Amino acid sequence: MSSEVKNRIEEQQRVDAVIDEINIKEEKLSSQIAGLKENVVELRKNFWDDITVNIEESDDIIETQESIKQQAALLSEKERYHGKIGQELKTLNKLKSSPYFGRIDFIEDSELEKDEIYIGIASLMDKNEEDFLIYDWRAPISSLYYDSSLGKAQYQTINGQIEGEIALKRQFIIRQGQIKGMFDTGVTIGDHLLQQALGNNASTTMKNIVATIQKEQNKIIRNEKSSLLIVQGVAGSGKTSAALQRIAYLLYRYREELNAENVVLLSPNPLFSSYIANVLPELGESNVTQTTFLDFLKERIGKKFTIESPFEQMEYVLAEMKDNQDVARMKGMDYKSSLDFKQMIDQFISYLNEEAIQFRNITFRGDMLISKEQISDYFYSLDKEISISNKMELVSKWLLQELRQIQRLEKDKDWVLEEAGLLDKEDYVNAYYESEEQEDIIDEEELLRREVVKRAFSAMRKRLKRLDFVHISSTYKKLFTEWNPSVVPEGWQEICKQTAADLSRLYLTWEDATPYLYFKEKLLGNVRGRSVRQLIIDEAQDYSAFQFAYIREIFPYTKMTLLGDINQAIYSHISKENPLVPEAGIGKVERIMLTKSYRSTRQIVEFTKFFAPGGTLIEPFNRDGDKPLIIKLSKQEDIKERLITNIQEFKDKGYETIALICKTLKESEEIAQLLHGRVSIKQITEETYAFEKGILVLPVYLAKGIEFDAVIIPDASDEHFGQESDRTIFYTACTRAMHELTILSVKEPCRFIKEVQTDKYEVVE
Ligand SMILES: Nc1ncnc2c1ncn2[C@@H]1O[C@H](COP(=O)(O)OP(=O)(O)OP(=O)(O)O)[C@@H](O)[C@H]1O
Repeated sequence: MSSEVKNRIEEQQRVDAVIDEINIKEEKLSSQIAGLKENVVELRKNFWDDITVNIEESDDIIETQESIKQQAALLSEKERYHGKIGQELKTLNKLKSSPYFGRIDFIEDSELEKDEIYIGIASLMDKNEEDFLIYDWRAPISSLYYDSSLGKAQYQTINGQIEGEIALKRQFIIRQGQIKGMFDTGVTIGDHLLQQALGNNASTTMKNIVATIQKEQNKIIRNEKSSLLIVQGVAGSGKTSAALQRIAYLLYRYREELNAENVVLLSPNPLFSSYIANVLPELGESNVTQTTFLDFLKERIGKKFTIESPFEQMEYVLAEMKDNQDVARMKGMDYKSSLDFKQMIDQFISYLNEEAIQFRNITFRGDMLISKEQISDYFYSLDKEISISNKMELVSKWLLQELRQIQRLEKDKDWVLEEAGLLDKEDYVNAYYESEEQEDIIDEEELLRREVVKRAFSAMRKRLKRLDFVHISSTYKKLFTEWNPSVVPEGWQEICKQTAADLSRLYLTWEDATPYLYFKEKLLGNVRGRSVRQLIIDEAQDYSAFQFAYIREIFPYTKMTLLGDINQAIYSHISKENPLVPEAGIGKVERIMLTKSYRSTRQIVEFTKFFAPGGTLIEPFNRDGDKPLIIKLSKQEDIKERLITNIQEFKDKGYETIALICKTLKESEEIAQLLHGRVSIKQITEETYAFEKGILVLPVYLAKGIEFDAVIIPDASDEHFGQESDRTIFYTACTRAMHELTILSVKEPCRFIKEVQTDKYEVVE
């Protein structure tokens, strides 16, 4: 018997033994959980039986409350335990099918015997709870698997560095408890498994990469020191994958202090959120809060304003560039994305400390109670050294006090008695009991009057507490209508005119939304995201310097990871001062670059790198496919039939997700219309929250972060992608393809294709 066969038999025997252990554990836990379940049901059913309810004396009330609390605590403890066992059972179930994916034999320098370390998605102890049958991929020793080759190696623990030697490194593919593949490897993680993982068809949800994490990705995943980690990685280099593995790692590493609720992931759109939603549960972790920056802003700004989405802004920009009309808005976009504008707002706020804040009159039943002038006088009589937001709190306290006095006077008015007549019977009874309890004798009418006034003023009290007496939008508008800043950008007057008009109709453009919120929170104070301990921002290249500075201000104590690719900055007007660019002047940061692209075949990467700015740095992973195909058509009318043929060819090759990526939503609607009745096509819009396999048509900005088996660009003619600013859009579209890329062009193909060496693609005329 060859040693290879012998090894395989032995390894399968070990797999079988581990699965036996898992079965025993599973049985034990299942009987525990069944007992617990009964226990919880029983506890819930008899919740009140074990509590003696006595509310005669105040001491009794306290005792009753105490006993309810204890009972509730017992119940929630049991429920928590039940949940924990449920989670363990789920993990065991996953391990049963594929207990591990890697093995290293490590001989520590100070020891003679080798340790056989088997690595899987979670750890498993033997029945005596003494030895690890499986090590969690996040355990310190597991880093050897990702970082080191055979020979001398070391890993970090909290107690320092452990040195030794790796004598064996083995990879497994185990499915349904059977070893399907087994490879010994000298290098870090051999190409073999990765080739397999990358050669598959695209799926509608992202997969975890735990078995094949690459060394440079592992640096991102296990980075613990940096409070700001910035990852610039080329398209398909595994940024999103690494980000999700990193979250799983942090949740494990800091499991005592970090919960899923303390981690927030900002992603580009809801479709993307659903695309990646599976990864963490697959790794046995709960999903973290995922939101888009648009939703984040909407929640803080409130419903009063309509906020333009970044995609609407994008559509607008693309349309404008074509028609070249609205220069002012384009200039405004540039300026409002910059730190200069943030500085201008700060100066405006200093000016507001002296004068000009707009307040609202406080009226009640048509009468003026406190005028805006009175509020303004009070505000400006306060010490200038106190911050504006703190002064607002003082004004609120003062107003609430005034209101109390007004309330007292109001209660004797005639309308109060009339309204009292409308109170419910229950209110009367309550008033009666209350009057009995009062030491000073108050008659029932007095009590009813008090009740009516209290109710009538309650909404106003709430508004005053929320600082609603400040007219934020009209104060902000003054920045654009009355105030004279010392330094202004080119075209300022026109920018002012447009912004003031938008504010009047309660509309915030995407470029205005963050500055407005920044301003609002400077005046009213902001709710800092203290509970957020880790913030991960994917597609970070699409955030402007202003937006990022705002995020830094509201999360002052949060550790951040930014991942992006400056070559995919499709909102080109914000690429200056972009946080991903090293010169952007952010404080202490750690930067990691990923240059290897895993998504696309070598042929696609070699094609796209020609028009990626700084593309020489991009390295393809060694996976072969066909060269990209450029189809030159002589007239627009030919697009339809050509698309139908191409789609069919891709379907015949077995591809399941075929995406027609367009420049704009408008174009994608036209293509969907064109193919209607001939091809079953799904159109993806901003409102699409999950996608299915099939033939899809979508604008490039919605394809961000996602990948497809085959991509067709329906119109890459020079007329369509004719501006330098289209470069990143075109690059992003092409790099969504995993296996095949076909580009159609009517007449001349765009300038970017012309930059590519001609042997890197095939042409069909
Ligand atoms: N170590 C790895 N093992 C297996 N697959 C990997 C690995 N790294 C990346 N991939 C695969 O490569 C593809 C691209 O990864 P991912 O989407 O994370 O890249 P990205 O850098 O975020 O891309 P983009 O910026 O273009 O959206 C995915 O299919 C992912 O599963």
